[in-house]
Amino acid sequence: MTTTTLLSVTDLTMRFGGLTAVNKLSFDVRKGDITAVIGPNGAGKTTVFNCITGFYRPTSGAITLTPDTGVQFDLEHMPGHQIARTAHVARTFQNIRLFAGMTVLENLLVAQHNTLMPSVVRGLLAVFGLGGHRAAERAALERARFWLDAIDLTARADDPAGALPYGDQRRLEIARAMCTEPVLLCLDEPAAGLNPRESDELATLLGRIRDGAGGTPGCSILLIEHDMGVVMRISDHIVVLDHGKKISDGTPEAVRSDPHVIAAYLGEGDEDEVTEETAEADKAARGVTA
Ligand SMILES: Nc1ncnc2c1ncn2[C@@H]1O[C@H](COP(=O)(O)OP(=O)(O)OP(=O)(O)O)[C@@H](O)[C@H]1O
Repeated sequence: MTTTTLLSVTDLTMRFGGLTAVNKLSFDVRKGDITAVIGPNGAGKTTVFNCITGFYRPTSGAITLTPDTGVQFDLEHMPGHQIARTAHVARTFQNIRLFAGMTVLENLLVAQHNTLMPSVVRGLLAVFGLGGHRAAERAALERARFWLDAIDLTARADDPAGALPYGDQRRLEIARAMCTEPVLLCLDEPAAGLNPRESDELATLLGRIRDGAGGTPGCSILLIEHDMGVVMRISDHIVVLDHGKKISDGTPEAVRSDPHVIAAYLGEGDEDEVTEETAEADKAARGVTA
C-alpha cells in the first residue's frame, strides 16, 4: 500500500538537561513536497533535523519514514549511518562539508562509496570473470556526471572543490547528497550566505530535485531556512516552530498571514541587529527593488 505521507513526526520531544528544545512536536512531510521548517533563532529547528537524521536520540516520540518500497522505518531507534544508508535520508549541514582538496567530480564519487565498496568485492570476482565491478563504477560515474550537469559544473569537474565560489559549493553539496539517491533530502539553511543570483539558482535546483530532473525519480525535500524569500517561493508546505513548539503549519500563504507567526518574528526582530548591508541583502532576497 502506498501513502502520500513520507515522513511522520509524532509527539517528538528532545530535552537537554532541564531545557526542552523540542516539545511534543507533530507534523508530516508529504511525498513530492518541499517542506520548510522555519522559526526564530533557538526555536528548535536544527534539533528536529538532528533527531530525524539520527544525530540525536529523541527523548520521546516517533519519527516514521514510509517510502514506496513498502518497508517502514522507525528512525527514532536507528543510528545515523543506518538512516543514511538503509532508509535513504540524506542531509547537508549549515557549514559546508566538502572535501576541499578533492576535485568536484571526486566529491560526487566519494559520496557513492556505499555502492562502490561492495563492488570492490565484486572487483575480486571480476578477476575471475564473475563480477560487475566495472558496471557499478560506470553507474557511479554516470550519476556523478548527471548531477554535475544539473548544477552546471561540468566544466569545473577537475577543479578542487575548495576553489569553487561559495554558491557553487553549496549546490555541489546538494548534488553530492543526491548521488546517494535519497528518498528524503534534508537541507540545513541551504541559502545561508548566498547572493540573490545564487539563491535563484538554488531555488531552481531544488524545484528540479522535487519534480525529478532528467528522468530521475522526484525526491521530497525537508529544509530549514531563514531566507523567507526562498522559503515562500519554493515551499509547498511550511511548519513554524517557536520555543520548541509548533505554532503554525500550512501553505506559504496561510503561514505568512498567521498572527502567531507574525508575533513570533516580530519578537525576534528586537534581538537581531539590522545593518544597512543586511537590510539590502534581505530586500534583494525577497525580490524588493525599491
Ligand atoms: N546539544 C545541545 N545541548 C544543549 N542545548 C542544546 C543543544 N542543541 C541545541 N540546544 C538548545 O536547544 C534550543 C534549540 O536549538 P536549535 O539549534 O535546535 O534551534 P534553531 O531553531 O535551529 O536555532 P538557529 O536558527 O539559531 O539555528 C536552543 O536553546 C539551544 O541552545
